[in-house]
Amino acid sequence: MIIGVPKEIKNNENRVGLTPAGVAELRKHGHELYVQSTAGLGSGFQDAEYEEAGATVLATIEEVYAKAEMIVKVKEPIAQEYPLIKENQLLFTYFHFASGEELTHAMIERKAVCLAYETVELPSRALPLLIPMSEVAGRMAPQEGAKYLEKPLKGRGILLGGVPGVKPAEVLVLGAGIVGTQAAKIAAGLGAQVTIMDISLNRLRELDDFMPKNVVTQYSNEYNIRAAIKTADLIIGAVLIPGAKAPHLITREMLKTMKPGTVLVDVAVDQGGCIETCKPTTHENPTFIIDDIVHYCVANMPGAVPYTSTLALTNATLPYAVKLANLGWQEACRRDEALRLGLNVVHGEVVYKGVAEAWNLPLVDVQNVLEGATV
Ligand SMILES: NC(=O)C1=CN([C@@H]2O[C@H](COP(=O)(O)OP(=O)(O)OC[C@H]3O[C@@H](n4cnc5c(N)ncnc54)[C@H](O)[C@@H]3O)[C@@H](O)[C@H]2O)C=CC1
Ligand SMILES: CC(=O)C(=O)O
Ligand SMILES: [Mg+2]
Repeated sequence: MIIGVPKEIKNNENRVGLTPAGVAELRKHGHELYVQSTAGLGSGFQDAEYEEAGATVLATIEEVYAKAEMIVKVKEPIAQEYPLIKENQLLFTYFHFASGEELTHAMIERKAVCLAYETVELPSRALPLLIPMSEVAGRMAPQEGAKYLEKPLKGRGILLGGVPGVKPAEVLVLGAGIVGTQAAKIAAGLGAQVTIMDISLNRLRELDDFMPKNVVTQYSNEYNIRAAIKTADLIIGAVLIPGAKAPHLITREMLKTMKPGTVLVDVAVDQGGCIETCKPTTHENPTFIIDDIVHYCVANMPGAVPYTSTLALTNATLPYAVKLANLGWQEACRRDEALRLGLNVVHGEVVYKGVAEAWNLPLVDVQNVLEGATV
């Protein structure tokens, strides 16, 4: 298969879809690789390393899209990439369609095959291609929160860990999955008093067994959330309903009950956010303020630590990329149910329920596109 790796063009996105090691692995399986010049630079990989691994380096993004049967990247295509996408081209990347109406329509119109990292799902319900970036974003969330709690950055001016004789900050984590667990662990390590909420009692039981004493678990419901946000200094949004829009657990009206200078880090922003007032921001301009509450809603948090994130992401994606390249997307998706669940939009049809529901579009059974597929 002919595989292309374009340079990411989202704001401050320094990750890349394949490392030189990934290129070498795909070459070993007989595939042809085209990498856009400087695509790996932000993650520490020079063009020459890709060439040594067996890729051809191309000067422009147009050439990469024009050559490739499969594009392997990190973030969703940006508007300027839409016209480059060809009918039947396989795009293997994050999409987060449920928070991108324009993107959804653009991919329908391009008749591409969109296999979304974030909805590839194992029978255990784990999301193997989201986990590594959720680990990164979860660990970053208290770090970013601590920063924006500083007074010059418009926060309350409280140190997460306190000092001897002064109480630590209170951190509330909504969602106890990958992001939430990592966030709670790091916030606790910094000395904060942490409450973590989820609707899964089993998950809360597990956390209760291994979290340090300064992390308490609480069932997630509106009553408990309303009480907890009144005293929290930092709130981290980490809920997910796979492939669907996130539920709004904190509404605009609830902001008024919080302390001025409270910081909200809504990691779930890429699925629309679990805080009603959250709108996607960029690393260049990460925060905005509503009702004296600092909102941090960067949709590609791991992009800021590409030396860690690119390796973590490609460790997980590469085996799937190899499978897709060796078998073609149709056969790979027929054989591997986890990959099949990654199919979101195929040849102009929406095949993922959460996306169809988000934008009120007809849902086509994924089996139909697999049976009907001739390429
Ligand atoms: N902004 C960014 O750069 C990044 C964002 N993310 C996003 O972070 C979000 C969380 O991802 P993961 O932790 O991997 O998901 P996960 O599936 O591991 O965890 C989500 C948790 O939310 C819980 N949940 C669902 N409804 C809830 C409710 N009403 N109250 C409390 N908990 C509830 C679920 O039970 C589950 O434990 C996703 O939207 C993901 O896309 C992930 C990585 C980077
Ligand atoms: C998961 C995701 O959206 C990211 O890593 O940017
Ligand atoms: Mg995201």
